[in-house]
Amino acid sequence: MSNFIPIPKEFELDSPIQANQYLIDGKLIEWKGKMAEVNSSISSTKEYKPTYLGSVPELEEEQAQESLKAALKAYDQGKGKWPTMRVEERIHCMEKFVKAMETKRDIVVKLIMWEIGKNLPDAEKEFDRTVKYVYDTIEDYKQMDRNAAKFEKHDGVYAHIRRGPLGVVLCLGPYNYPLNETFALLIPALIMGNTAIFKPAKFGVLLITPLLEAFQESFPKGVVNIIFGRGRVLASPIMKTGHVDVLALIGNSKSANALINQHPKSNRLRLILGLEAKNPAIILPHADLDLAVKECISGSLSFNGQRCTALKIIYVHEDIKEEFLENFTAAVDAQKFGNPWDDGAFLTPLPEPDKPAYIQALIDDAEAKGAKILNKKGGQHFDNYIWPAVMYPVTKDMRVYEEEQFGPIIPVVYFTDINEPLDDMADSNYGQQVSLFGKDVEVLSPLIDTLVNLVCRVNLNSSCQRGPDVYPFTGRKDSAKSTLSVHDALRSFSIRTFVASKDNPENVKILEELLQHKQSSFISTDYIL
Ligand SMILES: O=C[C@H](O)COP(=O)(O)O
Repeated sequence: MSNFIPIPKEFELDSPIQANQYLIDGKLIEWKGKMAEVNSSISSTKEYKPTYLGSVPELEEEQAQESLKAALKAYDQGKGKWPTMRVEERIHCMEKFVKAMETKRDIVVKLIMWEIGKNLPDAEKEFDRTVKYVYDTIEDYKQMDRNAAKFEKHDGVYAHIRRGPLGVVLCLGPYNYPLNETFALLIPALIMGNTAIFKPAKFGVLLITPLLEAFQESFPKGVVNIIFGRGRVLASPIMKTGHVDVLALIGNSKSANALINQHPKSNRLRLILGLEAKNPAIILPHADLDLAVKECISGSLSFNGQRCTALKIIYVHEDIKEEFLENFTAAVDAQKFGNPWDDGAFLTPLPEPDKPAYIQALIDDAEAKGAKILNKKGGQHFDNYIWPAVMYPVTKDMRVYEEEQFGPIIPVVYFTDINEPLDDMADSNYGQQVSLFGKDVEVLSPLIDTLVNLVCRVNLNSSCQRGPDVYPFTGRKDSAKSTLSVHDALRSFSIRTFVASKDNPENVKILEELLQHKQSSFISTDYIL
């Protein structure tokens, strides 16, 4: 069974991209060693065959150590040019970078589609959202500067608060948002005066290569270093040196923990982590079911469920389960499968070659333990597509109840007492978000009071999502460490330090003069800066 449609001309790639450069210490270096092939799970021919997109360097430990050396030199224990650079000069670098980045929209969007199978509207959204993220970061940073003007004293002591960098950041992003989530780490890290080593994810790696020059031309040497290759070969030796100050990673906790444990002084590490989640939807008897179906479709199946914020389990009240399931399964089967550029394609090929087999294993396990696939097309395979399967009734002994599936399988559980989903959430290792569907405020109000203590965002009659990026993005338990949003990330990647001075006329005069000076970090007496 195949739905092959020839690739439209405008989405064809001219020829495989041989991206043999990497960026260390301000130099774009030609790699003469082994290259890693980048393949797309999308076939260019009727007979299914992954498409060869190009190659990137498969660097070795030596290059990893050089990248660290460059980042350490540029930071120079806080004495370097970048961490001591004046605020407006750093803004200038970031503006230069984002302007250069904008010129690469076409190729980056095309590569997002080819490399990870994200559909055209979402690939464009990822690029545009990232550009906006950079501009908003610059704006927030300027706002910090504007806020830093007046001063007050507490109990006879003046304090000039500063917000400064933490050191060297190792930045590792995920495949599902290879541009946006990586930049949501890298950009705030850089603007706050840190230096960074960035290694792109295994899928969504080629799309970083058109941006290398923009990084090289916009930032002083060594401030940002971009290396390609396997995590075990590159990230591990960097961590083992003990010279990384911040691990910024969006991905899974297994990789995060392995890296943290390799750091000889891991208690000194600042962790900025976005990890797994198993966000539930809870559908109450008085919910608007049409709305619940619509939001559960986008919540569980946008980008085929490969989002940390995806709805990964649905709890539906017994009284409405039949009506909900009938409408929901019909809506799942009505979605359109296709290649990312096909008009209206909502479900697209999965980038990980082994993902369909994993989803099938979850289906087999649930079926063996008594659940059924409710939708007619559920679980159908063709090439690297697998039609989303709605599994019901799912119980605690099934793998799909517990595991973060990160793909197109939707477990549904029914409940009679609201404490059933609440207890499950309390027992879960995760605590990112929940979608709550209902209309009766008398019921919703106490429930929300509990839910906000179990997760970090309650989405009322709406699917779960990270954005808009002005809102805090975080989680409890194993779901996250630290908070990201434009505003929060600037704080997560920095530390408040301050100059204190006892109240006497001479000190006040010096402090006032200091406020007039242009500084490398903000000076403010606003102690919550
Ligand atoms: O994979 C996790 C992402 O942060 C989800 O972001 P999103 O809700 O904007 O799709």
